[in-house]
Amino acid sequence: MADIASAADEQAIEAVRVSALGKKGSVSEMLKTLGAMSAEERQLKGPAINGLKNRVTEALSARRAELKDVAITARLAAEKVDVTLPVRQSPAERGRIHPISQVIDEIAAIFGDLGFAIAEGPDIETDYYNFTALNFPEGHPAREMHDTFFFQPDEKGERKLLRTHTSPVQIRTMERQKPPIRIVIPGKTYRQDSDATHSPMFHQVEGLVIDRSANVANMKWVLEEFCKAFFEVPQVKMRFRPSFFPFTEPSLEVDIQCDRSRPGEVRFGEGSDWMEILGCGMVHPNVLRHGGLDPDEYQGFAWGMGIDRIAMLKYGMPDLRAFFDADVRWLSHYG
Ligand SMILES: CNC(=O)COc1cccc(Nc2cc(Cl)ccn2)c1
Repeated sequence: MADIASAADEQAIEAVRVSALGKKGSVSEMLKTLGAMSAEERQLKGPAINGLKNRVTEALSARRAELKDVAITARLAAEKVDVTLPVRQSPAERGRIHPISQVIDEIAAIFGDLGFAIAEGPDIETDYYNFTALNFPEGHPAREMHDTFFFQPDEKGERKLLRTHTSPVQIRTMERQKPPIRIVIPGKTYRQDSDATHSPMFHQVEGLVIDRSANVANMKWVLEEFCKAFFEVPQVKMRFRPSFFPFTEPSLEVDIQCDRSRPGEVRFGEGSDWMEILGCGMVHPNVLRHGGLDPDEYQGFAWGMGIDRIAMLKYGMPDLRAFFDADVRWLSHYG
């Protein structure tokens, strides 16, 4: 815009210069009359006419300079860059901790505050640690191919598998550590299952308490403290329903009170609906024995929960598969 204005101004100034100082300009015509004058007359009128010529020339260059300043000022305003604006995030800065990792860290921190240690173990397990030691009878459906990822038998004919839960780590810990034991085991688990709410690889957190007198009341308290902290509510109504797992007796499933009246939204600690969030129970004596412990001397409780589902609830996500699309735009919303 400034350029167009200055071109028009330039033409206007040039027109004034030509009309005054051009070949046929008004001032030029006056200067021509000097030649025909007498010396006295020229001496009298010469300075006045030359002065006029200089004033017109100065006025024109002053106006040119003024218009140039205006054009520059306008251009500076138009092209102004506010260097105090925050820098636009580069893609590298949009990286975030994955929501599932965030949830695992939160859960580990809550149990860490309750005096639990974090235990880890191999994802590739043996039949023994994944099933037998956990009191799964031979022929149990969970041992079938449709549920479990098996590897080809190794040179000793042993068939390794991808662990279907993180319980094997608890067996391994019992073998190595003298009670009291208080551990939580977050980790990847694998099942032959995949749809909107099931992924063949998913995440679980299990917990184990082994002592001389750990009982169901202790279990209820630990799980209640966890739920209040994780769902960030001062009180949480929990329902303990009888259930069955081969590795616990009695086995229970825990629901927490929630409000699902608003579509696509779940609120915890209120409402008249129930949401199952975990399973738990007293460790079966056979499992204690497989851990190398005497059931007459030690007892304990354990629990397990799926993280992906809880993270979906907490972050209000409709589809589990979004977790594994590695879409940074989506992931950067969380965290
Ligand atoms: C997603 N998980 C669920 O729904 C339920 O998981 C559970 C339930 C009860 C106990 C356990 N773990 C466990 C481990 C040992 Cl070594 C002994 C006894 N129990 C896991």
